[in-house]
Amino acid sequence: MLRVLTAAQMRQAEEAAEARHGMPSALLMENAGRGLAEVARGLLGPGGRFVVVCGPGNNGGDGLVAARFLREGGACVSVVLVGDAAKRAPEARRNVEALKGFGVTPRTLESVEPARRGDVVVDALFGTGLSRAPGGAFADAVAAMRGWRALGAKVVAADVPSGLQSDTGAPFSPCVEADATVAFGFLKPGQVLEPGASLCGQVHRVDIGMGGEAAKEVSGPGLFVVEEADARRTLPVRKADSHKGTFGHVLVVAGSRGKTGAAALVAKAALRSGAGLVTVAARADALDTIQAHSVEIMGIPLEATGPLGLGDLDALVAAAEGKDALVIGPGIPRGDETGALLGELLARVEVPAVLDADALNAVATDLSVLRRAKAPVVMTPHPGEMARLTGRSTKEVQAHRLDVARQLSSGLKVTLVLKGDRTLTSDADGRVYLNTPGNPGMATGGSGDVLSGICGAFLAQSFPVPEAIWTAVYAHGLAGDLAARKRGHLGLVAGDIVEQGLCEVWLRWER
Ligand SMILES: NC(=O)C1=CN([C@@H]2O[C@H](COP(=O)(O)OP(=O)(O)OC[C@H]3O[C@@H](n4cnc5c(N)ncnc54)[C@H](O)[C@@H]3O)[C@@H](O)[C@H]2O)[C@@H](O)CC1
Ligand SMILES: [K+]
Repeated sequence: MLRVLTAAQMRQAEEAAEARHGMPSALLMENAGRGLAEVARGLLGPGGRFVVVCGPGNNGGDGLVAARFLREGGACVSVVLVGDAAKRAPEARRNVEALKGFGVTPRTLESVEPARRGDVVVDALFGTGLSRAPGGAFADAVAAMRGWRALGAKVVAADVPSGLQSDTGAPFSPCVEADATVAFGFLKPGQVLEPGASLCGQVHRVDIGMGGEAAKEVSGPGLFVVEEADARRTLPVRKADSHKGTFGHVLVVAGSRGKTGAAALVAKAALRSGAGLVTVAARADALDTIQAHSVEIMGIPLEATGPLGLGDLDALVAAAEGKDALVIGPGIPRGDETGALLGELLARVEVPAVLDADALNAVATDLSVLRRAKAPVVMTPHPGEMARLTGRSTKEVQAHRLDVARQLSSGLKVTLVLKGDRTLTSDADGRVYLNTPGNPGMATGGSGDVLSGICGAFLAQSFPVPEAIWTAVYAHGLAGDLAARKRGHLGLVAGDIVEQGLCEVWLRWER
């Protein structure tokens, strides 16, 4: 699990590094600059040179240290200093002097020859301390770096591309676009949240001597990037004396006439994710078709007709008896009473539940019904459903994914999965787990149903929340990536994620 720290948390970690390990900031800067120089060296083309653009703060200081190491290695290095010398941070000022000792005299932007193909530009203008859009000479420097990249030079950013807000991933205008970004000590939200992640290019994290313990000293809600090893660890080894009862029984409330495939995908994904038994409860006129998709699916007919409403409550409570997890929503017939029905159901049965698709739309009008839930609730909205849940526009949701996910999950005390590129899983305490696998081929009908089926299977197998859910999200993304290798992004359909992708994931992870 990779820890992601905000600018304020980085400052706390820096203080902890000094207090606990006796690591002064000058030494951290030295390590940062050295790591930066190493990545920059890897990008240099034949006959190329380095142009290091340094701003007034400590980010500029890192650039100056990098320039010194590059010069010491014998490279041709030009250093550009931007901003008023009187406002330069003390450590940066000290490094200007140190650099002169290595025979490099800083220049102005105007006097430096443009970088081009083969050259490497080190962007050390602003890092986590950027507080507003770069203007004046700073905007000119950003524009120059963008221009040099257009001429073929590679750009490596110190900590964050200058102009990018490191806490959110939103860029100011203008903003540097980098081929690579060197993250000092810990990742920053702006390096992992879009559009910042794309502006960073390839992110290299380098240790700068803060110590892994430093992150434990920081306050505020955590953000983590899930790695494959983390997800794999959630799956326990299956004991030889297991039987189908060991792995739980999932009740899927999904599907209706014309939407039988949604229910079948949920059920099949749950079956292919280790659930011992899977039963679908659906209107009688849809159930046969749902079960016809797979012989392993059991069925309970909901005898009434029309949208799901309070009249279905007793039947659903009875259906939930003896079950270990519920998955509710994909393709259900939704009406005015569906939200109230779900509220009553969750208040009556002590079974963890995944709410997806139309179950989310049903509760969106009155989210308070979720507060009565007796067992953990998981919600898996896509950005459009999240917009309905929060009363914001989809565009707003996408611009503030981290904040909206965190606010809703901690407000309702649920685990919330905000789907999309880099799906976020936010737990009831506002800790957020970011997922990296997945591909645009997965933007296909039924892909979300597959995810809710995996979540249901993991809950039924008693994997703890939120691990069960961020692991399900990881497995779903990886299954999509593996299936896309066989089908291509255009050819991929939701059934491939289940039938091809998931099985390959489990084979990779089985111990
Ligand atoms: N926190 C840490 O533990 C470490 C931080 N280091 C570096 O320090 C950076 C943070 O340093 P700073 O806090 O000095 O911040 P920056 O170097 O990012 O920039 C802050 C300076 O720029 C000014 N400024 C901000 N926005 C501006 C704008 N739009 N136009 C003009 N001036 C503007 C500020 O007034 C301040 O003087 C990190 O990104 C990293 O590169 C590293 O040296 C290693 C250790
Ligand atoms: K930078």
